[in-house]
Amino acid sequence: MEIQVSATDYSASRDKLLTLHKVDKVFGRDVVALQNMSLDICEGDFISLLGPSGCGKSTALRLIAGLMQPTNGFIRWEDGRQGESLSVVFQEPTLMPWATVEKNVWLPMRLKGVSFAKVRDDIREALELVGLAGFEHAYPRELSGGMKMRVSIARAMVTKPKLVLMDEPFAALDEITRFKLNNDLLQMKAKIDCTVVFVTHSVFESVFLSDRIVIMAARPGRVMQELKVDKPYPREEEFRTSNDYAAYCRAASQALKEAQEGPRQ
Ligand SMILES: Nc1ncnc2c1ncn2[C@@H]1O[C@H](COP(=O)(O)OP(=O)(O)OP(=O)(O)O)[C@@H](O)[C@H]1O
Repeated sequence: MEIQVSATDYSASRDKLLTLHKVDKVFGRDVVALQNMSLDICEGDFISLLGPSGCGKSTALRLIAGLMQPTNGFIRWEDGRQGESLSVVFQEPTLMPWATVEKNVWLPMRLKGVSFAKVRDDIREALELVGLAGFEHAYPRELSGGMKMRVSIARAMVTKPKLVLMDEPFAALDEITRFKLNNDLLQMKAKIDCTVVFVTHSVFESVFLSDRIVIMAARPGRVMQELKVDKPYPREEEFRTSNDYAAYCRAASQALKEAQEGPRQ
């Protein structure tokens, strides 16, 4: 198996969704969170942003979400409709404790003025998709950490967004729950046919989930390399225990190490 690691990205074969062009983000006078970040995000991509703490992963995500603007460079949506079909999932599920599961999932529709009755079926479908059928009337306090995250993902997916941005959504979960959610996330992505940009510290998670791993380094935050995980979906448990998976994990770890320390002599 040939593993491709490159300084360029692998976007050529799909339609472009959006482009980051030479993006810098500077906080205050001298905190350079991102420097010269260019990336084409294409329809159907599962991109992981992988890198150490402080390399600007969350900043990149917030820029893509339109929550803040680049200091230099630009972000361009190909259809010109920035953020119209975009959802964000954060590390904390951020559920409303006073509302039931189904009312939590309703939130993005409710903010657009859509009545609960009108989207009840969509909400049921989203909850089914995340494996929470039957928990519609439960309250967040009655759920485990993994289930709360499932609600948060259902809330992100209920609008059937084109792009889902996920900022370390599984970092606080135990390993088994994390594996389960990784599997389920791939199924959900396939079902709603979206594009995902996923921030993680975990080499293992990035290899299992992504078809493109963007490796970043800190001080200043920048893209160092991109690794293509050339394994078709659906990916099942066998992939996790395969030699190919181990080889990809080694390649990603090595690329990450080089991003921090410079190339092997
Ligand atoms: N609002 C802000 N004001 C000032 N500095 C900020 C702000 N947001 C981020 N930074 C700084 O920008 C740099 C990149 O932060 P960012 O949170 O994007 O990194 P990260 O790779 O997501 O880190 P982590 O993995 O720890 O979440 C850090 O040095 C951080 O302290």
